[in-house]
Amino acid sequence: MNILDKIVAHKHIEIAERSAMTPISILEKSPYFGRQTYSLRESLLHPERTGIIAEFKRRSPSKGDINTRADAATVTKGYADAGASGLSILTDEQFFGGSTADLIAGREANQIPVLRKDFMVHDYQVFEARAMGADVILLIAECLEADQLRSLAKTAKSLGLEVLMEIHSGDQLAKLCPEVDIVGVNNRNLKNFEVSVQTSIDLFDQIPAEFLKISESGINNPQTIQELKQVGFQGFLIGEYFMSDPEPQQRFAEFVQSLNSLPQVSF
Ligand SMILES: O=P(O)(O)OC[C@@H](O)[C@@H](O)c1c[nH]c2ccccc12
Repeated sequence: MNILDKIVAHKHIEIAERSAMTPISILEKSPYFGRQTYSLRESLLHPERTGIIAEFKRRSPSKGDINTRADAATVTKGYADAGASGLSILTDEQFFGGSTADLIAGREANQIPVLRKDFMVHDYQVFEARAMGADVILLIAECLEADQLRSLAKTAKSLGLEVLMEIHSGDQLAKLCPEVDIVGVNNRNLKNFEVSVQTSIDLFDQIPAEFLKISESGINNPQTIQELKQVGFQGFLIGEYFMSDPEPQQRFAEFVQSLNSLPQVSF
């Protein structure tokens, strides 16, 4: 079994436990459930923000411990203050050291869109995302059949959430559906952890024009953002480069400063 299969197998066990403990009828009573969500699409297009979705990630299967001590509220607020367009917060506990508590802390501290970063395979998790205060969910094409992906996307839309669909190869674009708001190209192969930004560059032209496009993973310098902007990407998801600093928000602020000092790219 590759790591992605292991994660998904564990998700099914987790969902059974969690839904037995907290049924959807209870999730719907969360104070966040009825809140007005923020649009990541709009925030990414906002001219005064950076287009960066800054991630809060404590650990990963590919890198092991990255930053286990960081405080989710402090870091995400620092990201938002320095110009992040959105926040990505890992909620998977087993493989990424994340938690519902981290997402709620990020929600409480900020007024920008929050992506629940997890492996979604069941409607229950979409309700959970809404109840935690998330604005966007991630659907990884590699983990889902086309009809399953569409059904999860429909649930998300019915709850006022946006949908980021993640692909790693051109054939996965066959799973696109109108309920998707943003397409993310993951530069990391989730089965063997190989990372290449070239993956984004190669796939850009195959993604239909109506979807906002972002590039995810392995980005560690502002020049790469410039390069990806030139290709046409409008968002950039970055985790490890920031989180590997004891003060991720500090490293993010410095990154934004050097990004702003580069010549502006016009479309
Ligand atoms: O830490 P990086 O290389 O900057 O990557 C961030 C993000 O793209 C990555 O964490 C990610 C992309 N898709 C995922 C799916 C599940 C878990 C994590 C991810």
